[in-house]
Amino acid sequence: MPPTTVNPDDLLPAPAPTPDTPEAPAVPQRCGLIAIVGQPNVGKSTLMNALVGQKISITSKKAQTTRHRITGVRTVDEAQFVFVDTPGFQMKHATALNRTLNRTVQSTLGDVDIVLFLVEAGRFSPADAKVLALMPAHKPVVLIANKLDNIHRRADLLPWLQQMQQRHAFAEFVPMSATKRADVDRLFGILKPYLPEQEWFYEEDALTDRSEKFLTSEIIREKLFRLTGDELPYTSTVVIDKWEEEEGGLRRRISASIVVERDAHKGMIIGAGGERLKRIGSDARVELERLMECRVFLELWVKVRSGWAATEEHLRSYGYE
Ligand SMILES: Nc1nc2c(ncn2[C@@H]2O[C@H](COP(=O)(O)OP(=O)(O)OP(=O)(O)O)[C@@H](O)[C@H]2O)c(=O)[nH]1
Repeated sequence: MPPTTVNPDDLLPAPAPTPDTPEAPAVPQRCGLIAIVGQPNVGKSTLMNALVGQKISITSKKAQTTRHRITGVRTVDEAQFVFVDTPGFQMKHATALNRTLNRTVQSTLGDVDIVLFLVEAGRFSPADAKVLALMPAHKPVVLIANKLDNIHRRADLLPWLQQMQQRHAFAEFVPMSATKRADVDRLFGILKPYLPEQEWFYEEDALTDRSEKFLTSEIIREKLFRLTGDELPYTSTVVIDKWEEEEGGLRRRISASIVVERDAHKGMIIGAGGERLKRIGSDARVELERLMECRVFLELWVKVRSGWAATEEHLRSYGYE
């Protein structure tokens, strides 16, 4: 056995840490804006809910001012993912609404750090191509091939992925199911390197800073489209006319108008004997009460504003800028 040597330094007590003692380098914070885009029904809302968690808690905006509507914030380890809203876009008719929305989409996408472009795995329709055409050239665009669970043989997806590679210089290809927790968790890891190193915009537990009023109109809109199916054109919108808090915030009295373009659409929403409108109102109320944790009195009106989608002036008055 070799003789044991004693290093005199080992006998000395460890030096007390001083402010100059180098420590393990702290992992820098990352934070960035992410947009989720795709044609209707590809799973954007499902993915969004899975990414930020089911319950949307309404917290007020903290430090950062941004011209985007923030739909949710999620912090995972050192990285904060800030999701922004991109208004839907109507491809069928070339009205002012479409042009305005497309411009809004493009200006939103020009500002974000990552764009998630959702399609259904194995599919690429002309409508998907129109959405893809709006993608900014110099931003990482991540292809999310959603609803992977509908593909029974993974090998079938390979030629499709190769085709998608030709269509755009995607930063990443992520076949996944927004409905699978493990896939969603994996997505955070894939996106993290694309977030710039900078301080977080929000407190760690902030989920969203969308205003309650905006959420209310979105919830009514969601019920409206759910209960009218495909019958109603996308150009219908919801405007909050009255918003009052009563009993020290324990009760909200809300009055909202659903604005449509034609009398026929109005009839469609109201339904026989007013049944459909009643259902839209009661479904929305139940969800609002759960979300805001208070009682809600909701009054809904249907108004016809013929041709409102045709002028950009009107759009501005409805908040599409
Ligand atoms: N099988 C399967 N279905 C999914 C998945 N993700 C979403 N869906 C379903 O697809 C349908 C559309 O999902 P949404 O999240 O509403 O789609 P969207 O893109 O937000 O739709 P719009 O609001 O119309 O733009 C719903 O029935 C979802 O349950 C998935 O990973 N697998």
